[in-house]
Amino acid sequence: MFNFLFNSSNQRKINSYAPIVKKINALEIEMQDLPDKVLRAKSVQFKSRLQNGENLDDILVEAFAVVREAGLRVLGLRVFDVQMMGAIILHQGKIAEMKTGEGKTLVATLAGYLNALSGEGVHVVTVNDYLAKRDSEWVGQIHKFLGLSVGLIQQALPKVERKLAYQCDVTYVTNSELGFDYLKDNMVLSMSEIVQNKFAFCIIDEVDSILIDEARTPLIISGPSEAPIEKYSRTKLLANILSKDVHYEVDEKARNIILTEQGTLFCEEYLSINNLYDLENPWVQYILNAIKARELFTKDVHYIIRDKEVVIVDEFTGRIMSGRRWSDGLHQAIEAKEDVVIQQENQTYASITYQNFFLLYPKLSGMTGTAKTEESELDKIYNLEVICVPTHKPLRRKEFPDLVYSNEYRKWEAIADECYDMYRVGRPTLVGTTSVEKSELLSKLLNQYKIPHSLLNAKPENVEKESDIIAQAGRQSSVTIATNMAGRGTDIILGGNPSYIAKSILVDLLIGKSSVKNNYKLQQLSPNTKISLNNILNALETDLHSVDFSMLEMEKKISIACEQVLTDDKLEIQLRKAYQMIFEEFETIFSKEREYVSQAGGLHVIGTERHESRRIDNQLRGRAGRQGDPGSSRFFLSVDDNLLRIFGGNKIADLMQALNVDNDTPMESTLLSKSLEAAQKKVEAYFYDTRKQVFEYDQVLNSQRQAIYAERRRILESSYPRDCVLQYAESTIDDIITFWLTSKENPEKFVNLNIKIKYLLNAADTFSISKDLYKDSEELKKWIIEQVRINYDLREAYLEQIKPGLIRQLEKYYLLQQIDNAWKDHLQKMGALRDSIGWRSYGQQDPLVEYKNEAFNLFIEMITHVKHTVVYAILRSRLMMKND
Ligand SMILES: Nc1ncnc2c1ncn2[C@@H]1O[C@H](COP(=O)(O)OP(=O)(O)OP(=O)(O)O)[C@@H](O)[C@H]1O
Repeated sequence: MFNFLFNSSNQRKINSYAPIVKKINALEIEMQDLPDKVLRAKSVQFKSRLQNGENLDDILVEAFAVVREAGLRVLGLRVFDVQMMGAIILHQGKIAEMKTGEGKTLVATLAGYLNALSGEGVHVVTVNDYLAKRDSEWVGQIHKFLGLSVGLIQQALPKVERKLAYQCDVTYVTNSELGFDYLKDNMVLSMSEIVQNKFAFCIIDEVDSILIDEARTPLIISGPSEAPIEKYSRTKLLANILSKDVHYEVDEKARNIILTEQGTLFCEEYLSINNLYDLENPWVQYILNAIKARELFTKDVHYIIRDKEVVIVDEFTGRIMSGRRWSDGLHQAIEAKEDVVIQQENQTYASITYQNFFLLYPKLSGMTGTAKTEESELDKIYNLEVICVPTHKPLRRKEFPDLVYSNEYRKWEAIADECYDMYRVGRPTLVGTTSVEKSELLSKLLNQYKIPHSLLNAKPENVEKESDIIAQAGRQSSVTIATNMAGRGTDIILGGNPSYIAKSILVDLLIGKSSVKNNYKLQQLSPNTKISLNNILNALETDLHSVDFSMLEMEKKISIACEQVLTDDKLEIQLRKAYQMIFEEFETIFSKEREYVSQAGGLHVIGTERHESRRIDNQLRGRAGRQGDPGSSRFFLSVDDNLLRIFGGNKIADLMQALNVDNDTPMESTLLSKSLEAAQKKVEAYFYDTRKQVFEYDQVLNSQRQAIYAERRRILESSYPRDCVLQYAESTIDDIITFWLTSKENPEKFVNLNIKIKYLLNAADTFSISKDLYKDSEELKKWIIEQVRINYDLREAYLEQIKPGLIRQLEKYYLLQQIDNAWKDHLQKMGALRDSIGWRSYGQQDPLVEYKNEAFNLFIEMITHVKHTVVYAILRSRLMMKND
């Protein structure tokens, strides 16, 4: 019933887009007749229409028709109607769920183009550098053709180029670069160092990976702190002698450790301390982390050791998270466990969760093949609606029911058997595993079966090579084992991907070190083609060496050569000839294979474990049956799988017993699949709660961060920071007088006020506040402020003599430095507060409310502290005094 309602409501929305698409289609012939120049000039016309009061919706139909025509001219791709719908959804600030291979990259160009016309800049966000580069070079050509500028941010891009890339109309960038640049921009000491412009519109590719999977770990910029490293080594030894279920319990569901009463006493005795929970000398966190590292974090599943360092592996996506560290000492605990150098604990200088970061965009949108299962989270946290777009061609994938084995051994054997069967009939197979360790296990097994196969490990430096493998994973009898399929970027075309291989050969020959003779990919081509190719390259030799192309420039030239955009560049024309020659020969080979493979049933996807989230399973499944291709998928499970063991309870084991399943026969039943799905839903709900909690706690910090960043920006932008210092001074004097007033009964305070103000003004010993002034606190305040101004004027005049403008620089520097230092300390306190909130018991009270209250107090304290320190630092600065 609900399903029906849900489907019909989605359908209604999709139907509502049909008339718009119809209008776009109606313009097609008109667009086709326009010369390139006129088509390009449309961008300028749209911009002026927008300036004259029309809005983006008014020009959507025409703009999309223009992009469709440009796409056809530049890339040879005609945007499908369903892609138009996807683009409308993006423009409306929603999420378009479009199945794998439906061409989401192209969809983004339409919404990107339209929104960029407003002149505010559009960010297209991808999960890795490789995809950002690929997309900017590939579909970015459409924008360029239409006269828009395209920027690309890559990890090592220097600041100057980075800034230029952000200033472009459309900027391709990864989520982490984008987030870190935001944090760094809020740590700079001058406006010229800021690289990002104001946020306007953002399109997130693989939006679920970024807004859900990655949202569990906040972005953190940190620097060294002085936390004691030896505590990690000591607690590691301690953890080794503690016994599970005696000294501590492991909550696998919550991935948490609970110390028992006996455990607490044991630890206190072992460490010779009185209170494990003492905030002044905290131990408990070190102990819990040491046990966690031992019990809940497994090498090659949750992390790998690379160059003697612990590197996180995202357990959802299998992606290696270089440079990211677990926070709160967990990373150090794992380093201690693995006997690698324990890196000094870092102090957080700046941090933000992805949730709060992306909410900074006034308009946010995203696309993915898998979002519907998480739609309520996307709606509640990000206010993003998910709309499923129908596929261009009907889906022909067969989804076979899961097979459940009584143990792991039988399961892997059955997987290898299935690979063998597919290999024999010539069907390509893709096997998804959940960890590097398991993919290696299967690889060994396939070696025993003598099945040739490719193994993809998730290392980021291999992304490009992996795309090579994935691009050919649809070839006859190919078997590919991959830890994760999200963010691989290249779709699996049955029989092989000729355009990908042709382009990659050009890259190898022109940028890589290979030659026509030794390039292994070229071995499949005829001698004649190789000779012709060699001739083309030889003829280009002088051109190639006469100009010193950077690698990026060369890559751009290759990208243009591999598409259809008109060019009069001699080098690009020749490269295009080479490309077409390679492409055509591969196309001939691949098209035969394609026919064979399609007849045999297409790509077969094997899942080796149900993931904790249905979404990740769907990502894998979705690789088969792209764009109406035949294909199938099957999951092989065992009762020992984590999901079944932890969340399936005894239900599944009982079911298997009841059905009298012996060791060798797998069980295949809908009842079982339902139990599994229920188990997955439980896990999804659990992780959602965790993310929600991270978000709720970060929201408290978020409003404080916003306030601090806004204040920082105000100072940075100010050409006259003196006003700000004087505001702080007034507020400080207010505080001093209020304090003095409340303690006025005490005669001693009379003297104190004089001393305090004398100290503040760095005045001579003879300084004295006249007695009359004490009678009226308002007058008193006015008088002191006046003294501050006079004092300040004198300093300013003195400094102006030494170096004009120096005072303004000093003011800015003092202000920013004090804010930054205070914010760093504040972050540390907030972290400790969060931890301690978790340990304390609040009876009926909501810990979050308690956290909010205490966080507020801490913030006020911090602000007051900043004002005071700035005022004292400036008024008492040696640099600013004549007498020193
Ligand atoms: N309108 C179109 N006409 C023909 N081919 C298209 C069209 N749009 C996209 N394609 C092709 O479809 C393939 C897949 O495109 P793309 O990688 O953008 O898909 P995707 O939806 O992002 O898939 P994934 O979920 O794997 O990321 C590409 O090879 C692209 O050339």
